[in-house]
Amino acid sequence: MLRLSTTSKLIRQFSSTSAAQGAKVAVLGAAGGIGQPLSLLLKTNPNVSKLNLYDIVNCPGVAADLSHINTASEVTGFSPENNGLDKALEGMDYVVIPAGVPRKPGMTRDDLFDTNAGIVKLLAQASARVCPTAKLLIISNPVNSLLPIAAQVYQDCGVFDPKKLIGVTTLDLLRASRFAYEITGKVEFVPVVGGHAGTTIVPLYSQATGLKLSPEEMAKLIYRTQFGGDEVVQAKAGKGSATLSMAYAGARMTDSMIRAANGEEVIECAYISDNQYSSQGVNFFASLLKFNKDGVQEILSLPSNISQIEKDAIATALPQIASAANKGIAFAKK
Ligand SMILES: NC(=O)C1=CN([C@@H]2O[C@H](COP(=O)(O)OP(=O)(O)OC[C@H]3O[C@@H](n4cnc5c(N)ncnc54)[C@H](O)[C@@H]3O)[C@@H](O)[C@H]2O)C=CC1
Ligand SMILES: O=C([O-])CC(=O)C(=O)O
Repeated sequence: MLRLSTTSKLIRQFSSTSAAQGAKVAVLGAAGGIGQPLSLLLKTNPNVSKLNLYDIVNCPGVAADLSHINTASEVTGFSPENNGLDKALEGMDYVVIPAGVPRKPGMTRDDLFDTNAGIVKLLAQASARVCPTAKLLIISNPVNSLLPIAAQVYQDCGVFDPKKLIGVTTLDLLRASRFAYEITGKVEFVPVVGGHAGTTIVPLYSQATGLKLSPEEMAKLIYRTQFGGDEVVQAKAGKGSATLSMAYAGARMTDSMIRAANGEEVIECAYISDNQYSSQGVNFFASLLKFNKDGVQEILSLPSNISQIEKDAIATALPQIASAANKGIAFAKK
């Protein structure tokens, strides 16, 4: 039998999640390896009031399962039948997209383009039509190309607001912060800029205090961060890529944007439409960003003390980002 103190604690916990004024979040691809744990984490977020889950398979089951968790948010599952996608998007404040196929060993993220570009284009078209002012968070790969696809779709629909569309690169930041912690024992925020694929990922370890490494050790650490995704793909040996750490990263980024909308000062890194390098033909870039109720409030300048190795890594990343983004835009215009 539950003791009274435990019972009242549980009641307090439930009633403190007064989700009535909270954020309404749709997850598209919610039955997948990322979608399920991401939806679970969002279900436990007291700032979320409504969770609409959409997938082409198995979604009603995932939603029914999560709906028994006694937090205040309402969970509903949607399938493609009966216009389910539009219904899932109606009235949403945030649309998080982990829909699409993951990598197998030997593949690059760009190898996913042919399948995932069409999926994300379709989902972005629906979001632009049904909830054009919602913030859109793209997790599906290749992020470097798929966020530009969404941006082009929104432009074509006349509803593009660069403050509201982001490619989720939070997992790079988590990896960089964790790898630094493994060396220094200090929990720190290590920013990661550039893009989200191999050498477009530029961790700024110069910003971690107490990390004293030789140039060779630093090069190894940067390489590990850039290819951290491959580490997981190889360990999963054909059964997909990062799902649990990505769910955590996606839930953190969504929560950060919700908290910023609720008035907190929040800084995160994300891949957005950004013209700071447009003279070099680059119109998308992941930077340190300040968020507010409208989404991205400000793109923060690179820290003045970044190292030469980091400057060189950014220079290497820029043409690769331009090429990936242009590929996405060309696809979206077709
Ligand atoms: N941004 C990042 O840092 C990361 C991105 N990813 C990417 O996330 C994506 C998803 O990965 P997983 O969840 O592991 O894959 P998964 O295959 O386990 O799940 C994908 C889900 O998307 C659904 N789906 C497919 N087409 C759909 C459509 N038209 N509408 C709605 N749902 C649809 C599938 O039914 C499936 O449930 C991959 O592209 C992967 O590369 C993965 C890890 C990190
Ligand atoms: O590596 C992959 O394909 C999945 C991913 O984006 C990551 O884990 O960073």
